Amino acid sequence: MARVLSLFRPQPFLALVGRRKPTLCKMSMDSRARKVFVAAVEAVQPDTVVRQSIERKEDSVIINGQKFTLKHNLHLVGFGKAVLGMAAEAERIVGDHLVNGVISVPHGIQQTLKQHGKDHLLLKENSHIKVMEGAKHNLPDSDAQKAAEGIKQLASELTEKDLLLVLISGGGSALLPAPIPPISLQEKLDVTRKLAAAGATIQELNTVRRALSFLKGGGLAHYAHPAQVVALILSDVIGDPLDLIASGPTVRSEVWPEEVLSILEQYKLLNSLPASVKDVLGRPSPRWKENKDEIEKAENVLNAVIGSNSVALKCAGRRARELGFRPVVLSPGVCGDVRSVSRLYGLLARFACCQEEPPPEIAAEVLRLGPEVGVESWDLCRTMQVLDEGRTEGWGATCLLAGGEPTVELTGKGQGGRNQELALRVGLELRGLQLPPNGPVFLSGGTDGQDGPTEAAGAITDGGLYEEAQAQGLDINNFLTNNDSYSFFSHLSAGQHLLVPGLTCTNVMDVHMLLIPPIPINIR
Ligand SMILES: Nc1ncnc2c1ncn2[C@@H]1O[C@H](COP(=O)(O)OP(=O)(O)OP(=O)(O)O)[C@@H](O)[C@H]1O
Ligand SMILES: O=C(O)[C@H](O)CO
Repeated sequence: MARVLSLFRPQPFLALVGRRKPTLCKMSMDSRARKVFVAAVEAVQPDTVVRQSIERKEDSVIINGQKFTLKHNLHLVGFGKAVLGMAAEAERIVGDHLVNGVISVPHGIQQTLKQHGKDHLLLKENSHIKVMEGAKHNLPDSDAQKAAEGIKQLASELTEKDLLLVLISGGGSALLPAPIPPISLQEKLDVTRKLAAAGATIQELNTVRRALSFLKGGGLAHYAHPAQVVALILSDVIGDPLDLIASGPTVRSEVWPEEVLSILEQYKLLNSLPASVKDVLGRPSPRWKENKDEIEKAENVLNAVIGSNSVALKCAGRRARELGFRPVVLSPGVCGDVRSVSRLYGLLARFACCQEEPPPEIAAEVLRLGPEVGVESWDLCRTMQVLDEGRTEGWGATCLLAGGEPTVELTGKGQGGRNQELALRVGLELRGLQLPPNGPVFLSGGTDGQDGPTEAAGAITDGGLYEEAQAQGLDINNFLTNNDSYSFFSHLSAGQHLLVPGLTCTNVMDVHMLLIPPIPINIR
């Protein structure tokens, strides 16, 4: 591996001109980590991403380089947790041409936004957009089904003169339930709930949802035909796959019953499948009768991802630079078990903090872990190169950023979330890396501000975590065995390690951050 890295290593010009003295920043590593996280979340605020994606020019708009003429022909639908704020901004930009609209948003969201003083994310008082709240606890219910019917109705009435703006964000699947008869809402809910509980991935879950729904998998675009459809999408899925985010209502996708049945079989759900679901899966595809013209005119649909984990990481990197760090983005697609993910960050920290040439075993182990955690070898090598330069050439402090959605195998009954559990595990990995005056710091936070069923988004840890816990009589391993990371951090130092940003109004999965301090010259 040392050989692999040396291929990428540029000439150590700083070594020739003398080491640059790292800029000392008075702010603690902890507070700088929090500021970088805030920047990541701000970059993907629903109003911000819509504002950046719609350019208004007199009676037309330009989206993704395409021009659409406005002639009081604009209709708007939306579904997802961040959609209210997206709609409020769209209304500000193109409201004068808006005929009507329906959005399906989480139960209680208007009240919550008002309470938090987020009035800029609410619609105007006399808005043409009807707000329908539903899907309590992120589960499809009859309120969400009524909203889905309203959206289907609106789309079905459009003509070729119309423009339909579709706003989509995470949580959209539960907010747009339209089960194909004879499947009932309850039956569909049972199937998806059992799949989720059995550990199905979002890819598997939404492949099944698409097969059982009228509106998912391109159904909404079908009902809107022949109108022009423009979908603005805030992605909460790794890789930003258009057909899977909120189950892709504007992305025509074929349903293969064999694929759906094999997913159900894999999670041992075939025997308990309701007759209605078997009936629908036994029907020939497609689910609706498409005409030739519709198939040929797929260009009537524009799908644009306007916010994602990558966007959040890019802005976080910019903020990190302002705060005195050299940023490096590892990947926006970190997944896999939190144990492997924590091991990876522990190894990268060790690699960065070596006082001499890092032993080749570290890089080899990093590369071995890559496929388990969804990170390409190329990205690992590129990142290690930056860390190596930071170490050898006096670049000062480094901020490693990554994002994604790791998983936790739940064995205990405690309170926690994947971000807090990851931060706890990385804290243990960093043990012994307390370089003077600060050691590396790790932050993991959910951009939606809520990690699992807790009020925290995540936590911040460092190499002193184990000793700190011991001094306060907290047995880390007990908390870990019981998946009780939230209780652990709540007790530890009066909750100081918790990251509690409150309601963020957005969701582009999680942000991970490893802050490496400048390695003091006297110990190099
Ligand atoms: N006690 C716990 N400890 C660790 N992880 C937990 C615990 N309880 C739940 N989780 C994890 O939290 C995740 C669900 O939390 P959360 O609601 O934040 O998920 P999400 O995927 O971000 O949802 P959404 O995208 O709909 O907001 C699951 O991955 C689950 O395994
Ligand atoms: O709504 C959904 O399907 C998930 O949030 C993924 O987009």
